Amino acid sequence: MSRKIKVFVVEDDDWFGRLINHSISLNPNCEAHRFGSAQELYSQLKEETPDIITLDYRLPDAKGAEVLEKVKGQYPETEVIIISEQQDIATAMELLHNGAYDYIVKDDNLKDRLLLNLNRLEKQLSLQNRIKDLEQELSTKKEHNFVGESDALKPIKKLVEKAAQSNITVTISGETGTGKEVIAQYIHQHSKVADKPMIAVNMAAIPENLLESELFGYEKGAFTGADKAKPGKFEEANGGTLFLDEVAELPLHLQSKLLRVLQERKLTRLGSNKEISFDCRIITATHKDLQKEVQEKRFREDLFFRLFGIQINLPPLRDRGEDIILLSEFFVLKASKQNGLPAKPLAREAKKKLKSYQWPGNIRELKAVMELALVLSNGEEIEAEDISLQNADLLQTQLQKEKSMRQYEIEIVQHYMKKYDDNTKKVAEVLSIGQTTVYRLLKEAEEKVA
Ligand SMILES: Nc1ncnc2c1ncn2[C@@H]1O[C@H](COP(=O)(O)OP(=O)(O)OP(=O)(O)O)[C@@H](O)[C@H]1O
Repeated sequence: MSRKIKVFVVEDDDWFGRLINHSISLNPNCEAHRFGSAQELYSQLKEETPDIITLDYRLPDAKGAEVLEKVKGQYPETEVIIISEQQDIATAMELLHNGAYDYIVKDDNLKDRLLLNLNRLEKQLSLQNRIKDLEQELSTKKEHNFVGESDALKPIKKLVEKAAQSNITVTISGETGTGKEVIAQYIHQHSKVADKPMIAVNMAAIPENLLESELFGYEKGAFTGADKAKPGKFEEANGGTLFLDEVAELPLHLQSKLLRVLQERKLTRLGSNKEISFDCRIITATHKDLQKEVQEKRFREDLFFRLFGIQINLPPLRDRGEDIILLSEFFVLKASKQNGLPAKPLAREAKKKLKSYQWPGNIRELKAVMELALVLSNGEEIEAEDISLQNADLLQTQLQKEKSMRQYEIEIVQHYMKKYDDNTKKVAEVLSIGQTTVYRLLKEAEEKVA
């Protein structure tokens, strides 16, 4: 937590006031301000809201219970610790019931008990603040979902800004799942043509015999089944950005056609002689080493130079230091919103575990792991054991495809059914959903299998 925790000490007895102030000063992240009466407290509360108030139960001008009620009514986020001269279980219970954080008696344990409370509250406040910061971050990043502050990313960010400001061709390389498409989207969204479309085509995902017609379009009757004309991806991206993903997979005969089209800025649809001009920025990506592909004659050298432009080489996640944590928190927060689960911070051991793993599937793998971790975690924080890096089967399916929200819901319910021995009532309670929803999701899961 970057700013200090503000504690208002309301105590009319000078000796106890100094003792409490001193106890608070033992926690370097806290700062104490003394007030001798309820009135003094109220007038300061108009100026600023503290994180914590330690409140003497018997003040000269008010009873602790009244002050507590007033403070909690107006500043519900401020925690109030009652400090009383004597142990009175019934009063303590009532005060705790009315929102007091703790009830401490002025005895030999006062200092230790107070410090314990402060340490606990410090942790709680820092978690709350972290979640608020992340929420803020998420809302500002909604537009492009680009997360990363590491040193390894600094030169990349400069190149990305340059790319966004110009219209030059960009080639993005990096291991699978390092965020090549995310970078392409970022460049497009920050370019002058952001209001025009960005069309993505994955060369590895389209069967070779369909690739040419997908890219360049066709006229009616160009081949069997072409019962109406269709523009290709180049035309669809006109005015905007065309993202050619896995460009190294483009077969050699299409590489020469692509080169011609890029040189002339004109294309002809299959089954037509008419030239169509187009104007779009080209961004390509590959997880392969294009230079090596050229040396081994699998990629045309002239096309390689044509596409050269700005080269962005994304580092693997394992070389991105603190980004692993930033991204983890980002994915947890995102998944919590999507699944209606509470957002949770990462425990220290969980961070250690995340940072010591090699992440062969990079950010895509991290995203899947963190979504699962959120679902599996039961405590206030995501613990190391919630992060399953060994669960290859489950992870593998997560990596293969981005799942639908429905699928996640089903898996969450299935997980808890196993955990609570098929007790639907308990599962419904834990997930704060109706029992009928549990039954419906289980039925859907059965239908999927059948
Ligand atoms: N910087 C980032 N901030 C937030 N999310 C990211 C970031 N980079 C990648 N991701 C997420 O990680 C996943 C993989 O990213 P993306 O598809 O861009 O990777 P890729 O390098 O294009 O993968 P492939 O080589 O398999 O095509 C996506 O879910 C994406 O949203």
